[in-house]
Amino acid sequence: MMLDVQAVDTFHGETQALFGVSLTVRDGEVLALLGANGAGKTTLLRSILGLTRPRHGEIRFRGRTITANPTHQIARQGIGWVPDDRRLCPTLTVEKNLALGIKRTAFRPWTLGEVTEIFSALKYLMSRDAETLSGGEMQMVAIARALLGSPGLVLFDEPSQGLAPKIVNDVMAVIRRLKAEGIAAIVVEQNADVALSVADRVVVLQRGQVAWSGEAAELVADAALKRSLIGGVQ
Ligand SMILES: Nc1ncnc2c1ncn2[C@@H]1O[C@H](COP(=O)(O)OP(=O)(O)OP(=O)(O)O)[C@@H](O)[C@H]1O
Repeated sequence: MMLDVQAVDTFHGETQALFGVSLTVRDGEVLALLGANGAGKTTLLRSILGLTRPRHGEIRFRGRTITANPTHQIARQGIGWVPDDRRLCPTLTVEKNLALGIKRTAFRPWTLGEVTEIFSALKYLMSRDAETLSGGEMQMVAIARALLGSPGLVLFDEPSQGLAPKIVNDVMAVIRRLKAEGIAAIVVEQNADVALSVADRVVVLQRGQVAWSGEAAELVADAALKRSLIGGVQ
């Protein structure tokens, strides 16, 4: 098992955002995490990363409890993050931003050459300051940076947000490629169809609780179920 989240309660101050959330991600599996605005998707990713610590519950990564670990240690164990706001250092070049992401973990390391082979445009952007990039280019850098951290699991927060359809397809192709390499992913998406195009399994959050979990194919095949769970999302 790559990731095991058990009965997590997470609060923002006194406001509870997650109520007993449990989910698992198997090795090399893509899990779509769906739900309306405010359902708790980002809070769950932040809980896994140790950025917003759960008050109760347990999170295990490859069998080891990481619930109380500092974020840098969680990253070093092999959990990568592609945040919704990309979080690049705006006044540093693309090359420097990527260099900051390089880490060694127990998982397969990625070289800059391999990453630029996936995102060929990166080669021409290396000396640009990150703040001058388009949204799609920033997303490319954010994903490339996550790969250079040698992850076994990548948490994608709204990877399609603000991107042209062609770029969204490219990003989904990258997630499929990672999966083919045995890298697992959690994909948080407002656009359920985009997430369902790459996901093996789905967890739907509603008001901080798991409302449904199951195979992606089941949700794709059952339009009424899909509408009832995530109809209002798209
Ligand atoms: N920093 C914060 N302080 C207080 N409340 C917060 C904070 N961040 C999130 N919340 C609240 O926690 C709940 C879950 O928010 P979260 O951002 O996890 O939802 P989400 O499913 O990712 O939503 P969206 O799709 O809109 O990004 C919401 O009610 C939100 O208002």
